[in-house]
Amino acid sequence: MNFEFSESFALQMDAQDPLASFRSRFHFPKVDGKEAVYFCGNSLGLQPKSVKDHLEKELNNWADLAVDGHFHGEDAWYHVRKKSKPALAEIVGAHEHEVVAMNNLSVNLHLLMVSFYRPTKERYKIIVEAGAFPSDQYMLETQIKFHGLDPADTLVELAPRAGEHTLRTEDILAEIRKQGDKLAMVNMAGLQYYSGQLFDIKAIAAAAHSVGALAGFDLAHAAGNALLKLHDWDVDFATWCSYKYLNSGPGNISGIFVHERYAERSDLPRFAGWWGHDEGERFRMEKGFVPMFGADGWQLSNTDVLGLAAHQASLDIFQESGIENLRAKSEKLTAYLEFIIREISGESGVLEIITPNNPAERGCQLSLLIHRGGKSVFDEWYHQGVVGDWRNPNVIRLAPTPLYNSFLDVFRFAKILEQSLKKFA
Ligand SMILES: Cc1ncc(COP(=O)(O)O)c(C=O)c1O
Ligand SMILES: Nc1ccccc1C(=O)C[C@H](N)C(=O)O
Repeated sequence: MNFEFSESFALQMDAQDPLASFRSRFHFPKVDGKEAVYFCGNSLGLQPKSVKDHLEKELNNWADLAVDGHFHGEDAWYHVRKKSKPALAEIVGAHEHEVVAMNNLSVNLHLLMVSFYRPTKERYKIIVEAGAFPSDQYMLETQIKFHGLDPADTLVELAPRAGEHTLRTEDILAEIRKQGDKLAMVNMAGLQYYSGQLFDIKAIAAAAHSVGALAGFDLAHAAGNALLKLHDWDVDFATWCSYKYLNSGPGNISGIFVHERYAERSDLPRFAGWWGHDEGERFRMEKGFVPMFGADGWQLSNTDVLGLAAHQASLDIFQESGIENLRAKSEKLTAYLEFIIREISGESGVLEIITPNNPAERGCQLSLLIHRGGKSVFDEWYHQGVVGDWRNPNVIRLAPTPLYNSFLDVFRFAKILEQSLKKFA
């Protein structure tokens, strides 16, 4: 694609964008009184204006029906989990019975590890990318200790080759083959939060299976961002959060995927609760846990109805816009941001894009390694209205999000970048 660094070009791209009207469905924050260039959907997605109505409806149900709301009418809270399934299944590429919204991400990682990490004396190693998000590192460390094992001996952390910033698929697959019979599971990000690298989930799952290991993924940065085909790729399990690209609000509900081959595996160990127990039998008040079919059998607690209501507002928008259309726009929008950065920062040496330039190996996020100026570069941009984020030790992440960002946003950022480079170059 031939891009141009001009306002008229950006406006023309927006005019041709079939998804452009979705922008008006979101609330945009202000920074120092200026409308922000919001490139932080990878941390917290913007609020859909429709969230208020969805919440109000449930607040009214609560006010008018109180406890009867659990079983009243079509929207009975007892069955509320079913509503989000069609959209979630589309977003992660799964059957509806393979997904369910529940808990939060780190909690779900632990629960899924209980079922799927079953180390033996011979087969106990876990492959993870080096520098995984801290919560994932703590999860792995404590799961390993829970089994009486030593993290130093159990975790195999894959780092990029010297002088490189991202992992090569061939190196990941080679390590899987090398660990072979010792490997219990690959448990890594689908899309790495720091580098923005999208891993080849299909190839990694296939390689893990070929040595008799399982493959689980943290899709916090992939869900609603990359095109996923979890069922077809034969992934064993996955979990994600909904407050980033899925725009469901701070700290809101997570989701899980469990491949259908485990749908009836009542023999798998799990930490159970009544919401995972057979729905028709739940109120018998009897002993003996019988898991529901599929991912539902991993639920513990009754569903957070208000959280799901906010989640649903955004899931409805995803169904309307279509994840494939979003991805098509996303590739162009991120490529435009990349073009702009290269065009303007050029040889200045202030920053370096470390996210792969191949669209198949990234989502919408670009991670910029800051070589000069450190965090003051980020602060400067912020005061000019750019909301990205700074991640220690020295990366600025920018995520133009196809649902609500425009090519004009990228152009506005370009002008700010141009000015700031005069200071830092
Ligand atoms: C990759 C990754 N893992 C885990 C988390 C933590 O999620 P939660 O606080 O929902 O458990 C986040 C973000 O917050 C994340 O980006
Ligand atoms: N939930 C949060 C609460 C406070 C501050 C950040 C977060 C994030 O989600 C960070 C995100 N996981 C990240 O990739 O940096």
